[in-house]
Amino acid sequence: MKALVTGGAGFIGSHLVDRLMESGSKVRVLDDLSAGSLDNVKRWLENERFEFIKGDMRDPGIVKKAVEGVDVVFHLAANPEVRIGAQSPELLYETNVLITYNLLNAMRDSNVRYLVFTSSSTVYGDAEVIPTPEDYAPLEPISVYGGAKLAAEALISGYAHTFGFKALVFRLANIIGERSNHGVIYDFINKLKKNPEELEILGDGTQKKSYLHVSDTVEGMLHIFEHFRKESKTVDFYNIGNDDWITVKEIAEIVSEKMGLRPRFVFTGGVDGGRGWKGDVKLMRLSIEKAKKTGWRPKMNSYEAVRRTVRELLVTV
Ligand SMILES: O=c1ccn([C@@H]2O[C@H](COP(=O)(O)OP(=O)(O)O[C@H]3O[C@H](CO)[C@H](O)[C@H](O)[C@H]3O)[C@@H](O)[C@H]2O)c(=O)[nH]1
Repeated sequence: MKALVTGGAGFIGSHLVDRLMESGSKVRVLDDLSAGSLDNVKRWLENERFEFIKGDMRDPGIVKKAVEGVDVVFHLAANPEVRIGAQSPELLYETNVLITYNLLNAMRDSNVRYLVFTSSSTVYGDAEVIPTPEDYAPLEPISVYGGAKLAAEALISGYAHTFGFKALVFRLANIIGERSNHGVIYDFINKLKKNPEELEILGDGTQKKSYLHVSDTVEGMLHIFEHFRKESKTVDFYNIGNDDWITVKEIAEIVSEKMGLRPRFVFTGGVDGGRGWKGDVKLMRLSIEKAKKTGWRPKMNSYEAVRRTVRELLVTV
C-alpha cells in the first residue's frame, strides 16, 4: 500500500507515519511545516519507502503532485486551534475547508481509492445527548473550527459518492501525547515553567471532556480503516475517544502534582458561562460503541492518558 499522509510531520500525523512505516507501507508526507516539524519524522528520512514533500495545500498544483501514484490518502493537515476562530475565521476556512477541497479535486483525476479524514468532536457543538453517537442531529457546531470540519466532511461525502472513491471520517475527541505542541496540557506546563507559583486557568475549570492518547488514536484509526476496507459503504463516520472524561481543573491538579508544584489556581471565568473562549465546548464525551464493535478499544482512559502525556511532554517542552 502506498499512502499519502497530509500533515504527516505534525502531532497525530507523525505517529500515524510511524505505524504505517513499521507495517511496511510506502509513505509520502505532504506538510508545510507550519506546526509540524521534520524532527517528528527524522527516523524515516533516509528510508527508501519514505518521501517528504514540503508544501502548502492551498496551492492546488502541489496537492495534485502529492496524490500521484498513491492508493490511500490520510488527510490530517489542518490548523487545530479552535480558539483562533473568533479572530481569524478565514485562516480556519483555508486550512480546513479550502485545502480539503483542493485535495478532493486532485483525487478526482487520480487513482486514489480511499480517503481517511480526521474530523473533530466539535462538529456536534453543545450536544444534548452525552455520550454523543455518530448519528446525533442536528449537527450545530458552535465554533468556526467545528463548522469548517463539518464543511470538509460534507464535501468529502459529496465527492466520494460522485467520483467513485471511499471515504472514512473520524470524529476525534481531545487527542494528547508526545509531540503535541498545543492544547491544555502543553499550555499548563509552559505557564508553570514561567511562573511556578500561579496557574491561570481559562474559563471556570469545569469544562469536562474526553481525552485520548495519540497511541490509542492511531491504533484505532488503522484498525477501523482495515474494517472499513472490507465493507461496502462509500462513506462512513466513526467517533474515536474515551468512555470517561476529565475536567480542566483536574488536569491542572495532575500537571501541578507531576511537576512537584503547588501553584495558586487563578480562574479567568471565561466567556459564555465559564468556557475558555468563544466556541469552547464545555461538555464533550463521544459514544465509542460503533468503534468498539470493530474490536478496537482504548488502552488508557482519560486520566491515564493525561498522566502519561504530562510525563512525555515534561521531557521535551
Ligand atoms: O491554557 C489553557 C488552555 C486550555 N484550557 C481549557 O482546556 C480545554 C481543552 O482545550 P484544548 O486547547 O486542549 O483543546 P480543545 O478542546 O479546544 O480542542 C481540541 O480537541 C478538539 C476535539 O475535541 C479539536 O479536535 C481540536 O483541534 C483540539 O485542539 C478547554 O476547555 C480550554 O478552555 C485552559 O483552561 N487553559
